[in-house]
Parts: sequence; structure tokens; C-alpha cells
Amino acid sequence: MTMIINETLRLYGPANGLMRKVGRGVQLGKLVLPANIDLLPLNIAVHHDPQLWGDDVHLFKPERFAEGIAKATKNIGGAYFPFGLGSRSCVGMTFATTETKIALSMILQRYTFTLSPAYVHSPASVISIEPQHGIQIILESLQNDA
Ligand code: HEM
Repeated sequence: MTMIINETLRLYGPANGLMRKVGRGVQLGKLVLPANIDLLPLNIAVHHDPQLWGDDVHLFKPERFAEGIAKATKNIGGAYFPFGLGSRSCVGMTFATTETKIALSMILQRYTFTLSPAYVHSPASVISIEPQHGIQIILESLQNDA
């Protein structure tokens, strides 16, 4: 389940960028960043970079994370940051992932679900990333009510 959550957050993480302000001028490789400019590092761009993730970057493949995040990112620190980076990273990270696992476990104990043919894949950025037309799924109860 951790692998599925990690891959979902790679492709469709709800927060797609971090707001930062440059405190003092700095040179990063060929980039010269003057003090006081605003930056918006986009994790969504990094998470979709084929140079980091391979030619199958757009495919949903939870097995990328089979041996953990460090292996999946080849130990490149800034390659995966759905919850941000550094001292201002998300304080809700453990809560959010634990809650997701509990909710999914409760659903999977009671139902199987498949995607409805009516579903149209269209992730959209509306403050956070969300499915533009919702997600229509067909639930089938695992309990025999007969
Ligand atoms: C999947 C769910 C979530 C995602 C993807 C997410 C992502 C993020 C990101 C990207 C940041 C900015 C980090 C940075 O600037 O480096 C952030 C900050 C923050 N998040 Fe979350 N978050 C999630 C859920 C939650 C939840 C459930 C809570 C509270 C219970 C929470 C509370 C916060 C707070 C308070 C900050 C600001 C931290 C600071 O500025 O020091 N988040 N989150």
C-alpha cells in the first residue's frame, strides 16, 4: 500500500509546487539567484521528468518504490518531494499517509472497486491537483447479503 501511495503522490500529488523566497544571492550551477526573488519549485515537474524516472515516467508503476524512496530516486535528494523539503516540509505527512492507509483498508475489507467506463482521466490544477470530472467508480460489496 505504501508503494501505491508513493506512486500516486508522484503522479498526482495534491500540492504541485512550493513557495520560496531567496534570502541572500546565490549561484546554483549556471543559475544566479538574486536576493528577495520569489521561487516556485514545482515538484510536479520533477516528478514527471523522464531523466529522473525513465521513459515510463507517465505510467502508474507502484513497483518503482518496491525498495523504498531512496532506491526509486537513485538517492537524488530533490527527485521526490510530495510533502515538500527542508525545515518547512509538511507537518501532516505521517498523519495523511496513515489516514489514507486506514481509509483504504476499511474500504478494501468491504468492497471491490473498478473504474467506471464513464471516467475521463483529466487531472487538473485547481489550487491543488484534483480530478476535473470527479472519479466514478463501481463498488461491489464483499458481503454476501443474500
Ligand atoms: C497527501 C496529503 C498532503 C500533502 C501532499 C501535503 C503537502 C504539503 C506541502 C508540499 C507542503 C509545503 C512544504 C514546503 O513548503 O516545503 C505542506 C505544508 C504543510 N502541511 Fe501538508 N500536505 C498534506 C496533508 C496535510 C495534513 C493532513 C496536514 C495537517 C493535519 C498538513 C499540514 C501542513 C502544514 C501545517 C504545513 C506548513 C508547514 C510549515 O510551513 O512549516 N498537511 N504540505
